[in-house]
Formats: sequence, C-alpha cells, structure tokens
Amino acid sequence: MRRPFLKMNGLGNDFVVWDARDTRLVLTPEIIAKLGSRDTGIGFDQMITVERSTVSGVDAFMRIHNCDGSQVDACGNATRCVGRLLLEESGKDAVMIQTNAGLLSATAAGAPREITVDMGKPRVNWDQIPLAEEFADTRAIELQIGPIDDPILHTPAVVNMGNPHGIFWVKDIEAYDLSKVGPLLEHHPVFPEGANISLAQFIGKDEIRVKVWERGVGLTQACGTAACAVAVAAVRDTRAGRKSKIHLPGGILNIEWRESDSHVMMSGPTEIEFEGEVDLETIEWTKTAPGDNDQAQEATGGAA
Ligand SMILES: N[C@@H](CCC[C@H](N)C(=O)O)C(=O)O
Repeated sequence: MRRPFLKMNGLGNDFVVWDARDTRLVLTPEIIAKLGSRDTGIGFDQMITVERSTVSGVDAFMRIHNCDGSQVDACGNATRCVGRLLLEESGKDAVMIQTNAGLLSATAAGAPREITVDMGKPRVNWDQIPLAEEFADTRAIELQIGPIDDPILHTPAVVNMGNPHGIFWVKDIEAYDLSKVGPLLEHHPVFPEGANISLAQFIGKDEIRVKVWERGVGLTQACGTAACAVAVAAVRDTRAGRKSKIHLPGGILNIEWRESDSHVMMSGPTEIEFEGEVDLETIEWTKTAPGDNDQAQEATGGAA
C-alpha cells in the first residue's frame, strides 16, 4: 500500500509526518527504523503521526517516534512543524495539539513559516525527570559512576520538558566528541528511561551554544526540547535571564521561560522539504511534490 507523507524539518531536525486523522496508521518499531534509515529508507530523526484528538476542541493528537522505533512523549521542533500545518489548514490564529506530554498551543511567530509553541511547564524534581535515585538539587547532580574521566561530565543539570534531558555546562564545546560521550551518558544508570544529552557553552549574554545527542537518534542538527531544557537550566542556575537565544548546529531557537506562569515558549522556523509517497511493504518511496525551497521537480529514492 502506498501512503502519502510530508517530509519536514525544524532547523534541520527532520521528520516524516503522516496524516492519520482519517486513515489509521500503526507501524512496528522495525518498519519505523527501516523508514528512518538514511541508507535504506526515507531517512529522518523522528516520525510524526497526526491523529484525531480525543479531547474536544483540540485540533489534533501528535504521536512521536524516534528513528530507532521507540515512542516518546515530546518533540519541540516537530510540534512547531505540526503547528504550522494545522494553522495553515484551519486559518486559525492558534491551534491546540494533544501530545502524550500534555496539550501544547502553537501560533504564528511573525516571520514566514516561524512558529511559537507553548511547551508548558518544565519539571525539575528528581522523580519527574525521572532519575534512578533521589537528588534534592537537580541544578547539578553528581553522577557516582562516571563513564568518562572528565569531572565536568559528572555533574549535569537535569530537566524534563516532556522528555528527560541532561545538560553539561562546558567552557569549550569543541573540546568534546559528543558522538563518543553521548551514547554513554544517554544510557547512564541514573537515567532509567535514558536521556537526551546536551553540551552547553555560553557565547554571550543570554546566548548559549548547544550540541545535542538525542536519545533514540544520535547527533541531530537541533532539538527543540533540549533548547528549552538548557534555557531553563540556565535560569535556575542564575546564568541567564528569562529570554535566551540557543545556537544549535542547524540554527537559532528563541526561548522564553515566562515568569508569569512558568511556561516555556519556543520560537523558530519550520520547513516543508517535499511531499512523498512510500510503499510500506517494500519501503520504496517517491517524491510527489516540491517543498518550500524547491523548484517543481520529481525524484525517486529509497530501497530500490
Ligand atoms: N527532536 C526533538 C526531541 C525528540 C525526542 C527525543 N529524541 C527523546 O527521545 O526524548 C525535539 O525537537 O525536541
């Protein structure tokens, strides 16, 4: 069966987006991993399934899978992308998106294709991250077993933005090979559900450079929830003000941790790369329409 999809990204963090509001779609982790492979499939960081919401007045439910097939509760960049699709489709000023991490609202941010998402309140208690043991202060927890010798990589700040994040403040982000330390820290026993791992370095007042090793994916160009988690950790640590610019390899996200209601607001771009169709049995896929930045074209790729 051939199924249409949209390929989108937020700052290079890329997604296949299915519209499953009228035609149900359930894929096994094995099929998701095959589709997500950049060698044999379409290739993506996350797979997003837009379904009908079970909550009245809510525009849609968004299901999120990492490219390894695991289902997760939050994805900031994909929420902006789905927000854009629902805003364009409905013509509304704001849309509500149901996720397994709660209800999130999306609005246009001003510039074309830029979207602001209210990511809700961060959670910072040890059992909400979750951590395997009690820590009274989650601004810098002490990892008892260090998978790496460097003492800096023993004291992460931890924040849950609908998913778990460990943040390591470093002086020079280039001094670390995140592709080596990321997998060790992602699976550290202190994180019973694993964690997204960020290295964060101040590069100016309220400007932070961040590299992310995403749980269930690996290195990505950007991670929206990580940007929110870093901004929250910086405020909690009195390192930054309530509004910060997070510089990721794929570009910049503007984050505000609002004082009035403790909600985290994330603003940044979205892009439709192309429309496509895939045969879910053979994983053979075709581009069917161009994206935001393409001239009209047709191309073929996939397992064939
Ligand atoms: N890319 C996302 C985060 C996706 C989920 C993450 N890998 C996890 O396992 O929690 C973002 O933009 O937030």
